[in-house]
Amino acid sequence: PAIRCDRIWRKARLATMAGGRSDLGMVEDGLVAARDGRILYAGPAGEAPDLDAPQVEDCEGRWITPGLIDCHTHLVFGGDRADEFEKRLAGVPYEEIARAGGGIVSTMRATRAASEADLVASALPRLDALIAEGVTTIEIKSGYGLELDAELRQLRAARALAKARPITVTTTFLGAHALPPEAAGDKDAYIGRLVGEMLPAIAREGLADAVDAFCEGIAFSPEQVARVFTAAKALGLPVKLHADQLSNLHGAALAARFGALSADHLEHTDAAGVAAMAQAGTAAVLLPGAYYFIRETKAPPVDLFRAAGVPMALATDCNPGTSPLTSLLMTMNMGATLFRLTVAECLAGVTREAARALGMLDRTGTLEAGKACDLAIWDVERPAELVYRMGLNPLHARIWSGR
Ligand SMILES: O=C(O)CC[C@@H]1NC(=O)NC1=O
Ligand SMILES: [Fe+3]
Repeated sequence: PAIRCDRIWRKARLATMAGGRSDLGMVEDGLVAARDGRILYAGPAGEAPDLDAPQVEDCEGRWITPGLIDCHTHLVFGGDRADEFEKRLAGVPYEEIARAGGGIVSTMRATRAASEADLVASALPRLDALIAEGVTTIEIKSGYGLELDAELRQLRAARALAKARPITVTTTFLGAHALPPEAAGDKDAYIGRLVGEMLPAIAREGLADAVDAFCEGIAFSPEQVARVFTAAKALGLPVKLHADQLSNLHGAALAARFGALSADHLEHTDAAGVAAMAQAGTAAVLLPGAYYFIRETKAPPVDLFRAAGVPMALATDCNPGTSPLTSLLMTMNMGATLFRLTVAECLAGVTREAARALGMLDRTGTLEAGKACDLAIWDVERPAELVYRMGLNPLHARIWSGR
């Protein structure tokens, strides 16, 4: 007897992303079947079980990839930093602006002044731009509140976005993003309040799925990050780290030491940091939008990550200061053009490896039975077109949880 399912997509070419690191797991005459929001079958039509569905879509030869995953964003924030952008065009360096109380702190002021509803409303156009390109899972960080109430509001707004749109949202507490003015330069005291008051309150409300920190001269030291990570692990929360972005503070090795899901940015990571990540199974999240926008010149050591077998993900790092980017397709083009990633690495970077960087590979990131039926269906002749073009969005249809 035929197996009942809810929906079938046939006459499709699949990039399952379930093959090895360097191939797309391609299936020429493929079929995907969904039941109760999950993939029941994905593979060659000729090997599919006998299926019966009320809805059968003829994909007319279009490509189907896993729904795209943006695994590193600061999507929820108040205001914007266009004025700073102009200053930087006049030659003022990013770090100088940050030290002069601009940068993250100026977004902090706008975020503290915003209600949860304001934060949701201002994030929606950014979220809709990503959804329009087939994003089905997104990570959203806090880190512009820098005090408990505003950090709670940011994380509640992120959770609210998952109710406002058909998308999976995973949240990350990034209280260790910058020092708020009221801390009067005392970073250790701020970290003390963060681990003693903010993190426990946020964990109690279940508002954070992970904890992140910014390990950098203009932010927090490895010792201060270690205090945050120790508290996160004690609360059973996974960690990730903004590491080695502007200098080498050995953030990658610090992240690996705490078994972090990922270390992110990594422009200045050295061979020891790469080896530590490989040993710990910590994924690299590469953020070419920030590299491009702040005109960084030192690219992350992609050849070392590749040789060491460190998984590489790509993400927009959507944030108002260093990466006002809301296109994961453009991010893939920059991953190839600026960091010399291959097409297969770019596509894996926004699907399988992005899911891995979020600890969600068991649920999404590839077209495999049992995973969420999150699909992106594309009007392209070959998958390379998704990395090659800049600005043209060939999405034909987006399916989230089988719908
Ligand atoms: O400038 C901002 O608003 C965030 C910058 C962003 N945060 C971080 O830790 N590194 C970055 O590039
Ligand atoms: Fe970031």
